[in-house]
Amino acid sequence: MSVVKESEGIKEYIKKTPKSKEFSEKSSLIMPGGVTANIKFFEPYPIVMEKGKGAYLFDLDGNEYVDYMLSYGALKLGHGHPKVLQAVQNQLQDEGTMLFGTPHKLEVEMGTKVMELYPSMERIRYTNSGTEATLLAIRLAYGYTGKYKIAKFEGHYHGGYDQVLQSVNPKVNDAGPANNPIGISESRGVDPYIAEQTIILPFNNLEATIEILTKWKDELAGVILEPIQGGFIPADQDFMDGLRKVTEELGILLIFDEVKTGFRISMGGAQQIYGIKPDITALGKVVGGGFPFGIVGGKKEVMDISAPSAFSDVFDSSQSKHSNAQDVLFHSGTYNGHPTILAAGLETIAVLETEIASVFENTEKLKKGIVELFASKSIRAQTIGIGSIFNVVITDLDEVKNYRDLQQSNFALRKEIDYHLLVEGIYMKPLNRYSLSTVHGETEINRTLEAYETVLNKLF
Ligand SMILES: N[C@H](C=O)CCC(=O)O
Repeated sequence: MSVVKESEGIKEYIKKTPKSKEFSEKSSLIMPGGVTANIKFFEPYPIVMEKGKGAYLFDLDGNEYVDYMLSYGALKLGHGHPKVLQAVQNQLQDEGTMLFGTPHKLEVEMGTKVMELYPSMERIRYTNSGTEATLLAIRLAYGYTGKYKIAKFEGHYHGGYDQVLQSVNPKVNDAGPANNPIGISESRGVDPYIAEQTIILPFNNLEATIEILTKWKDELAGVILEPIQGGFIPADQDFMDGLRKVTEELGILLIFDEVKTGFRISMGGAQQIYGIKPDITALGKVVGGGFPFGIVGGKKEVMDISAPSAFSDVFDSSQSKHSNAQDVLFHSGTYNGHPTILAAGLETIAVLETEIASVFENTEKLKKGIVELFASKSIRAQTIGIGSIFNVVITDLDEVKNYRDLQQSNFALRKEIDYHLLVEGIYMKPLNRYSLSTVHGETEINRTLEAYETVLNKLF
């Protein structure tokens, strides 16, 4: 397999995006690195977008791109879907406010819908992001079990806080044996004490996972995982069944982080596909209809420990004689259950209920086309994923099952292809996963495959 030595792709990218370059120089004087979320950065500077419409993004230089990032998968109806725009407008006009600061009807409407699609969620709470959702899920596990360690899998991402910002993308040489990985913090400023409370597990390795969970069972409150790693590497069914069984046996809560997979790989997420009921689920991205949103749901007895009606809480100055703040699990937020966001989310779900199948069909066409184009150049590549997310993995392995397998793939070639694709008008942050929307149709798929063909012909 040939590896491209010098990046022609980056050179062409720079030629095509002079205004983004100029903008990034200025924005670096305002925001560290020129970005307000590290994930938005890539070398030598990210493309600065100015408009979005349907499946397309338009940058400062007037270049048009078919967008496969879709804001890290959040926009499952594409950019500016008219029905979502209308729902947002209607909510603001009809209800006359952006925020009630009280319970309101859309909270229950959304909850009813989500609980119907995710039967494991017997009670739910709203948050303002997927990160906040996993944070609450972990606190619930601590509060319910009275244990204060959490286990996560190597290579899985659950948000940017200390407990889970561990071994997301570690250097394999530093990360210990594959069947007993050690925790590596992924940021400066992570409190080493908190990092030590996180136990790292090997994905899709049931035997080793059971051994580690058994060792820590008395201290572990929960196991959190992306049932589909990074949104694209699926757990084996046996692994998932075994994990559910052992967590039940050991009194450890099973937490599904379905922020990426919820409403993307099926309406009912990975849990629907695997037929597994986790104890707690975190949702985000798609269900916010493009706005910041998260949902945590789970077993009634677990969720109900946050009910202020049962106990007292930090905001209750009367502090009942019979209980104190520690008896209730604190969860609050001024913007939780934001009506405009709920309106956008509900409309998104309604559209997906009729259109999700076509997104899956189109995703399959694109995946197949990409693999065929690689094969025509005798390059071994796979398009790994379920539903409307996948990743292009250039590898000699027959199967990619976890983080360590993924690290053996040819990232250098994939990256070079991605820069050339950007030049050809396909928007994909280099090395990231593909997400499709209801508005990615035949035109966009054909255009993408033509771009791939052009790039592969150029490189090989
Ligand atoms: N919220 C994350 C970054 O800030 C998104 C991670 C991902 O979707 O890959």
